[in-house]
Order: sequence, then structure tokens, then C-alpha cells
Amino acid sequence: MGRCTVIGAGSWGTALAIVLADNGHEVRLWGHREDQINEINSRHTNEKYLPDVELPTSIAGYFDLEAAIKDIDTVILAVPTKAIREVLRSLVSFLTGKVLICHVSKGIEPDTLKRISEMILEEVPGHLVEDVVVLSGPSHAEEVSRRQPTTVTASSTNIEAAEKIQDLFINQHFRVYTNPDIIGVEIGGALKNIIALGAGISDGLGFGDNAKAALITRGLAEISRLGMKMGANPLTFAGLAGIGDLIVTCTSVHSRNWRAGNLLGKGHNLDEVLNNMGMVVEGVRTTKAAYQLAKKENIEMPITNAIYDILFNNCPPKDAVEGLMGRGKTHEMEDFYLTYKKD
Ligand SMILES: NC(=O)C1=CN([C@@H]2O[C@H](COP(=O)(O)OP(=O)(O)OC[C@H]3O[C@@H](n4cnc5c(N)ncnc54)[C@H](OP(=O)(O)O)[C@@H]3O)[C@@H](O)[C@H]2O)C=CC1
Ligand SMILES: O=C(CO)COP(=O)(O)O
Repeated sequence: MGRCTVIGAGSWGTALAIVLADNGHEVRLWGHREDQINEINSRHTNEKYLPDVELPTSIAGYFDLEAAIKDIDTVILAVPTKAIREVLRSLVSFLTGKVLICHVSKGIEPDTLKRISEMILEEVPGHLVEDVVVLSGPSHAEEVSRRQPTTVTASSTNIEAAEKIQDLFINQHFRVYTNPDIIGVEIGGALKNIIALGAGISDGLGFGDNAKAALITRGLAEISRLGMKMGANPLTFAGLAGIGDLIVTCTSVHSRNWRAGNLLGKGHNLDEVLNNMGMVVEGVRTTKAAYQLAKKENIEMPITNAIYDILFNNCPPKDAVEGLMGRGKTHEMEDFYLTYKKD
């Protein structure tokens, strides 16, 4: 059995701690708020993030990070992208030997344009990291914590490391696949949140299923276009970390990104929406990062650009839709079109 520490006692860290505890591993759940850790240890609940869910009593809450990571083999990093570097720096100051690092966050850092595995390798010296794995896929914490059927993928450049994470997490409710394409898995997981904001906006404006299907399909096209430029395998986008996560996030009321978009579509402003959410809405920062990345790589991402304008340039959502629908004519599959024209 493994000895694991989950860093981040929010919705996803807590849900994953439940999966690990169900599998009989020693699980420590670290959080930076002492009152919340006391609640986890005394009442075996995490009411703010997973109301009405009873946690296995074997999950041990920790507020002291040094104690939380003493003698463990695997770290599960489950904090928002914005907090990753800060948390890694604290972690490094206490690590005494190599650990396997599995991150479960979905974002890209604005300005540096780094994926999370790249941030980890920048912050954690080589002698302290065995390997880096990402666990991603269509998996809302609310359902995982209630042991409802869920599928995800574990990805690493070292497939044996991905298989270790597969073995740690897999059970009858939580099926874990592996995939060697860490670039594709991280890009798919991060960028689907932008499209989910768009799906929420579309619903908030009162548009129907046709509009949502269009966003999902054309969203996948632009995620794949950027992902391939970054070195991803296009087939990854047809899998769990691609279309799978895109579907769940664009269609589920559990999605914070969809919910935030929905309120924006109904006319609320961004600050108000984020202040009231009480949980991370990763898609907002990722929109900035993807917008910058698309510019740098010269990749066309019209939906991302439209969401960027709504979020950061005060563009009314209705105007953004008009802009998208009024774009010049194009072929559905650009690569095919280029070949066809040449012939
Ligand atoms: N929720 C889900 O269903 C899923 C989420 N994810 C991804 O997992 C990541 C985490 O999301 P999620 O758990 O949902 O987010 P939540 O908003 O539910 O929880 C975030 C947690 O991180 C803590 N935190 C924030 N900043 C810091 C910091 N600087 N130091 C220590 N702890 C910090 C928060 O503490 P505090 O309470 O004080 O704010 C909170 O406990 C995101 O990247 C998300 O996209 C991936 C798959 C599913
Ligand atoms: O990534 C998720 C589900 O796979 C969670 O999405 P939200 O962050 O939008 O809630």
C-alpha cells in the first residue's frame, strides 16, 4: 500500500483523498486553513467544498506541511494553478528524498505560458522528484466523492510512472487509463475550461443545444490546433482529457467554469461572479494564457479570442457571438482544405 499526501483540501483534493482511502492507502490531506483541517479530523467532513459527504475516517488532515510529507512516496498536487509555484516552494523546503509527483490541476500559467508539469520541473530540483504524472479527465469532485462511475487518464513521459498512479487510484468506481502524451493531456484539461465558460455564456444568453454543440466541436478544433503546435498527439483530444472533459465541463451544472459563464451570459460582471463562486474558476486565467500562446504561436483560436474579449475587454457577450458567427467563410478541416486546394 502507498503512503500519499494530497496537497490542497478543496473539492478535488478531498475527492481524490476519498478514492485513495477507499483503496486502502495511507492518506494525508494537507490544507492551509487550520479550522478546515480540524473539521476534517474531528467531524470527517469538508462542508465548504463537499457538503453532505462523509469522509473515510482513515483520511488524516494535516495543517503542518513538514509533518504531512514526512516519509511519503507520492505527492498529489491539488491546488489551483495560481498557487502551484508557492506550494511547490514550501514543499521543496521540507522534502528530504525523491517523491513521485502527480498533479491534478487544469491550467496554463499566463506570461510564462508553462504547463503545470513544466512548472513542477522548474521548481523541484531533480534529486527530489522521481517522476511527474498528470491525472486528468471528465471527473467532477461532487460525483467522484459519491463513488459514481468516473474515468480519467494518467499521463507521464515515463509510462511506468503513469502506471504507478493508475495502480494507486484505480477501483470499481474510478477507472484510470494511461496515456504517454503529457502535453496533450495537460493542454486538453486546461483549455476545455475556456470553452466551458463559453458554453455557460451561451446558455446564459438563452441559446440552445445547437450553439453548445457548435462550441464543443469548434472548441475542440482550436484546442487540437494549438495542442498539435505544442507537440501533442491529436488522438489525445479524441480521448478522456480532450472531448471527454470538454463534454462534462460544458454540460454539467457542477462545473464552476460553466456556472461562471452562465452568470456572465445573464449580465453579471466578472468580479462579482468570481467573488461569489467561492471556488477556483481556472478558465479565466487560462483564457489569458491561451490568448497569449495563440498569438505567440500564430494559431487561430476564434472562440478563445471571443471569450478573452468578454472577460478582459468588456465586450458584451451578444457582440462576441455576432463576431464569431460573422467570421469569413472557411473549411471545416483546414489541413484537408490546404491539400485539396493544392491538388
Ligand atoms: N473540482 C473538480 O471537480 C476538479 C478540479 N480539478 C482541478 O483541480 C485543481 C484544484 O481545484 P479544486 O480543488 O476544485 O478547487 P477548489 O477551489 O475547490 O479548492 C482549492 C483548494 O486549494 C486551496 N488553496 C488555494 N490557494 C492555496 C495556497 N496558496 N496554498 C495552499 N492551498 C491553497 C484552497 O484553500 P482555501 O479554502 O483557503 O481557498 C482550497 O482548499 C484545479 O486546477 C481544478 O481545475 C480537476 C478535476 C476535477
Ligand atoms: O475539470 C473538471 C471536471 O473534469 C472540473 O471543472 P470545473 O473546474 O469547471 O468545475
